[in-house]
Amino acid sequence: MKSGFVVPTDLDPIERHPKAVGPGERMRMHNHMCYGCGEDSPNGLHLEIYAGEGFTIRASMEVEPHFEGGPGVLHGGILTTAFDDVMGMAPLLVGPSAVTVHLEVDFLRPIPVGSTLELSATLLGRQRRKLYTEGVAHIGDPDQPVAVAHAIFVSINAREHFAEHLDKSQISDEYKQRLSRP
Ligand SMILES: CCCCC/C=C\C/C=C\C/C=C\C/C=C\CCCC(=O)SCCNC(=O)CCNC(=O)[C@H](O)C(C)(C)COP(=O)(O)OP(=O)(O)OC[C@H]1O[C@@H](n2cnc3c(N)ncnc32)[C@H](O)[C@@H]1OP(=O)(O)O
Repeated sequence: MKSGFVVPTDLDPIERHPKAVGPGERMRMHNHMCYGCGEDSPNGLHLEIYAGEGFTIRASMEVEPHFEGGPGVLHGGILTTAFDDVMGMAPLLVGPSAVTVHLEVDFLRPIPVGSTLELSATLLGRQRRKLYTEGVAHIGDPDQPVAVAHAIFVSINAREHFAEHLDKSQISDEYKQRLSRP
């Protein structure tokens, strides 16, 4: 079984892609219907995600009442979704799209409804197609994280990877048009 998060010691060198979004700029939406960051997703988290310095990403999320899991606190699955999306942007700083193959979260403190969650992600390294990332969340004091996540993404050729599923997209016509362009 493939699982666990261990950053290999024999990493490939990484450098910021010349076409990557600059530090402080908003990351381009990979899909405007994405549940995490799509601005047109009807029920999504609508995360606004920004590139940071080096190999970092950041985003803020208001913990809305309908994100409740335990009484008065954020649902762990919602937090995991937010981590997935924010951390999933880190590979785009160095190259093509990548999809999650492994994601683990340490929940350190309850996160009250009404708080503002600050999320950050760092690309730790790459080995072949695998990109190793770390995510951290806090609610005001960066020295007191409320959750930490680790994930592995694998780079893909997006056109090929999603080809057989595009018909099921809420915006399949838009994708078909995009794909018909050379
Ligand atoms: C048409 C236009 C489309 C436009 C859309 C544009 C972009 C969208 C794309 C990405 C989005 C970008 C940013 C988004 C930000 C956040 C979004 C959230 C991201 C997600 O929410 S995404 C959904 C969940 N995600 C999946 O739906 C993946 C399902 N999966 C697969 O589709 C296959 O799994 C695949 C293709 C990934 C790999 O398959 P494969 O056959 O190509 O390659 P292979 O299996 O050889 O793996 C290669 C190396 O990864 C290692 N490896 C594999 N699995 C591992 C594991 N679990 N743990 C540790 N290592 C693992 C192997 O051990 C090997 O390592 P090594 O190099 O050492 O041999």
